[in-house]
Amino acid sequence: MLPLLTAKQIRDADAYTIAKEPISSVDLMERASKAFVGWFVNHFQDKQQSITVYCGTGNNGGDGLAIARILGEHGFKNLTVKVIRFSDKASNDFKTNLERLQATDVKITEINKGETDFNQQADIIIDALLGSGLNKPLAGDYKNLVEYLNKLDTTVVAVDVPTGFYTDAEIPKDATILKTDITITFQQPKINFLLPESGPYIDCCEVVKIGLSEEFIHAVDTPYYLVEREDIRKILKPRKRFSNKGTYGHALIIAGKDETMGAALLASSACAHAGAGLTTACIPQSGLIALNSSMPEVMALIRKDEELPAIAWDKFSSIGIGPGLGKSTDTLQLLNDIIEHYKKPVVIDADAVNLLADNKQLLNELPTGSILTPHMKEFDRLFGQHENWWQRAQKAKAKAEELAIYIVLKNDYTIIATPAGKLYFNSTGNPAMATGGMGDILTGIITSLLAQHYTPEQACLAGIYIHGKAGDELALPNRLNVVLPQQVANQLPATMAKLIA
Ligand SMILES: NC(=O)C1=CN([C@@H]2O[C@H](COP(=O)(O)OP(=O)(O)OC[C@H]3O[C@@H](n4cnc5c(N)ncnc54)[C@H](O)[C@@H]3O)[C@@H](O)[C@H]2O)[C@H](O)CC1
Ligand SMILES: [K+]
Repeated sequence: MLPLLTAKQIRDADAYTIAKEPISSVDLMERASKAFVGWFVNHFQDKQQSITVYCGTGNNGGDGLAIARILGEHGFKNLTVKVIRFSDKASNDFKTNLERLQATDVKITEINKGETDFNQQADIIIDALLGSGLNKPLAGDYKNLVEYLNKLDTTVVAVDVPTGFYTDAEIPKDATILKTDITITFQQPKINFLLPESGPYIDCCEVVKIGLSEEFIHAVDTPYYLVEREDIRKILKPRKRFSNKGTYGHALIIAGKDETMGAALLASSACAHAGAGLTTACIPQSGLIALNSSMPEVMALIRKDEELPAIAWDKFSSIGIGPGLGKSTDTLQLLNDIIEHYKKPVVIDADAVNLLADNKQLLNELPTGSILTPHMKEFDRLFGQHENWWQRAQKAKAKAEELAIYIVLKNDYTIIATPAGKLYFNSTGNPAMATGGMGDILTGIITSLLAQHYTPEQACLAGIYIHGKAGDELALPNRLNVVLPQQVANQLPATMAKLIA
């Protein structure tokens, strides 16, 4: 797990690295700037392109000055640095780097307080105006300049953080923030980069390591973590010799109605493909032929009209309920029955989440460790309207702790909120997976992993990672625009095998 740090914690990591390595702060700035340039020159190979580097007078600006000097050393000759003198203060490392740059032939100009004639001409803008030191919304001169730059059609590459962007707090609705094509950020992604609010300001984000102390980073007290491949590799267990279907549990998927049987088929298929020893689908009579013909591996338990089937609860090592289920009174009865009879964690998705939203008292009665998998709208129906994802993440954290459940808030970087107050961000998945039915696959996978005796936390972490990874393996190498849910289900055994290997 990569602990994700706030701007203040990154400053502390900086100070710790400087003291412990030891390295001077200007040398750390040099290392960061070289890391930036290392990525930049690989991506922008035409050295004739004109580049303007906008430098504030803090350490982000100091980076900008060092970057300009190093780009010059790499043979970029068409370089201009604009020093933005909107503040009277300047950091020591900024001053040192200004002296170093003045000793080169890179052209340096200044923009002073109150100036409005910015006259931007270059092919590429490097934004080193403000970085993680932002402590209030942009106003006055800064706001004017950023609004001006936002109107241009020029490629913008930000150093560390786009100017005006909040790394780890609620972003004010009307904030002025620089829109960047690429943000090359130092050491690790900033927390808000993983939330949809970053979408309009960061088209693409690249992380370059600058050698901050790993020891410090891993000892930091933070609720935010990025899930990495290695974490999942450690969770997944290979299938053993002499094992049989009983070893891998029996999952029950309660899903589908006449018009939405597909959801039940997809969830059941994913459950079987993710390795449950046995999968039973609790479906309406109308879906039986479809189930038998498309998924002969899956057994059926029929829900007849309003009549509920007698379920031998003990037989099942896990239950997933919700995909395509509808919200009729008999499905509410089913949910009530589960809560009454089944004491192990349950996976609750889609319409079953909506049933909980309509019957909130049931939230307090869910088996400990149960897993809710809402998308944004379902989440807001459950826990109230939220203005932004920062608020949603904080609410998920509070509710997961209060209710002793896992909340899987689905998104680009799906967030897993745990009863222990952690917020894990998943790092796999891609926009080709944004199609109906993809959530049903996820429910099937998590239910399957629970059936195989993974803990709810392991089932969430691994299930979400595998789901996204399978989609990545299908979409990314082939540059596919769309990946369909059934393809993801079919890919699961290969994805899991690669992770276990
Ligand atoms: N540890 C690292 O990751 C390293 C980071 N480096 C770079 O340093 C910046 C952060 O530098 P800092 O001097 O702390 O802040 P900024 O340059 O972002 O801002 C300067 C200064 O501006 C003032 N300010 C804040 N908000 C506003 C505002 N809205 N309007 C006007 N003025 C504002 C405030 O006083 C700030 O202190 C980081 O992003 C990296 O680029 C190192 O170079 C390498 C190690
Ligand atoms: K910046």
